[in-house]
Amino acid sequence: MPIIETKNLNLFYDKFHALIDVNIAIKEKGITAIIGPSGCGKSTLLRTFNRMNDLIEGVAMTGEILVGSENILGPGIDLVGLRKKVGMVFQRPNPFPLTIYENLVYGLKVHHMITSRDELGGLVEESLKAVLLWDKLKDRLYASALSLSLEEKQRLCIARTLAVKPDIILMDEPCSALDPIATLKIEETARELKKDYTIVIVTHNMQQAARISDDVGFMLLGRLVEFGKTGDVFNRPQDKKTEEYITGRYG
Ligand SMILES: Nc1ncnc2c1ncn2[C@@H]1O[C@H](COP(=O)(O)OP(=O)(O)OP(=O)(O)O)[C@@H](O)[C@H]1O
Repeated sequence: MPIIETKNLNLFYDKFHALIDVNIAIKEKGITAIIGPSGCGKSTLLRTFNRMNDLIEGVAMTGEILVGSENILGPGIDLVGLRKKVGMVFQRPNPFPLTIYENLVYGLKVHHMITSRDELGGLVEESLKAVLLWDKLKDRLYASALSLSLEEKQRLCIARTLAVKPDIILMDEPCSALDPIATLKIEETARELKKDYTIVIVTHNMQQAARISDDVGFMLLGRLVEFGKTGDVFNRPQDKKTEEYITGRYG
C-alpha cells in the first residue's frame, strides 16, 4: 500500500493551473525523486504532501491526497500533526540562530513532546547519529548552529526534522546550495535514512535522481508525465517527452 497517494490532484495559484490531474502513488520507505524542467510544478507537488501550499494566498486544490489512509484535503485535518508526520527540508539550510542542541529539541517543544532531560539528550544523539554528525558534534552541542559549514547545517536541518519522529521527509532541492562533495554526503545521509523513512526529493539534477532514488516521476507543465522504477524510467522511458528530457534534448 502506498504511503502517499494523490487522486486527480489539481492545484491553482489563483487562476494559474499549476498541477493538472496528478495521480501518483509513493511507496513506503525508500526514495522517490521528482524531476522535470524549471517551473513544471515539482516543488508545488511536494508541498501539497504536508499542505505547505496553504501558506500561500490564493491556492486552491481539488482531488484527494491520501497520507496513510487519511485524505489530507478533507475537513478537520490537524495541520500541525500532519507537518510533524511529514517533515520538510528546504533548498537553503535554515537552522535557527540557536545552539545545535536547541535546534534539535525545538520541534519537540512545538509539538509538546518534551520529555525528561535524559530523553531529550537521547533524541539529540539519535538524530545526529542518523545524519552521521554525532561524532563530529557531540562535544560542541552548545555551539551556535550558525558556526557549522553549509553542508553540516543542512544535515542538522535533516536531523531537526527527524527529532520529531516523522514518517515521511520531503526534500526540496536539498543540495542546490552545496558543492559536489557536500552533495554526495547529503546523498549518503539520504541513503541511510531510507531504511527507516519515506523520502520524497525534488531535484533538477538528473544524475542525483539516478544515483539515489528507487522510483522517479517526470513532470512537465503541471502534469506527471511518467512515473516508475528509476532504472526503467532512465533506461526505457515510455513517453517520448521523458526520453527527450533525460537525454538532454528537451526544449
Ligand atoms: N506562489 C505562487 N504564486 C503563483 N504562481 C506560482 C507560485 N509558486 C509557483 N508558481 C508557479 O507555478 C509553477 C510551478 O512552480 P514550481 O515552483 O512548483 O515549479 P518547479 O518545477 O519546482 O520549478 P523550479 O525547479 O524552478 O523550482 C510555475 O509556473 C511557477 O511560476
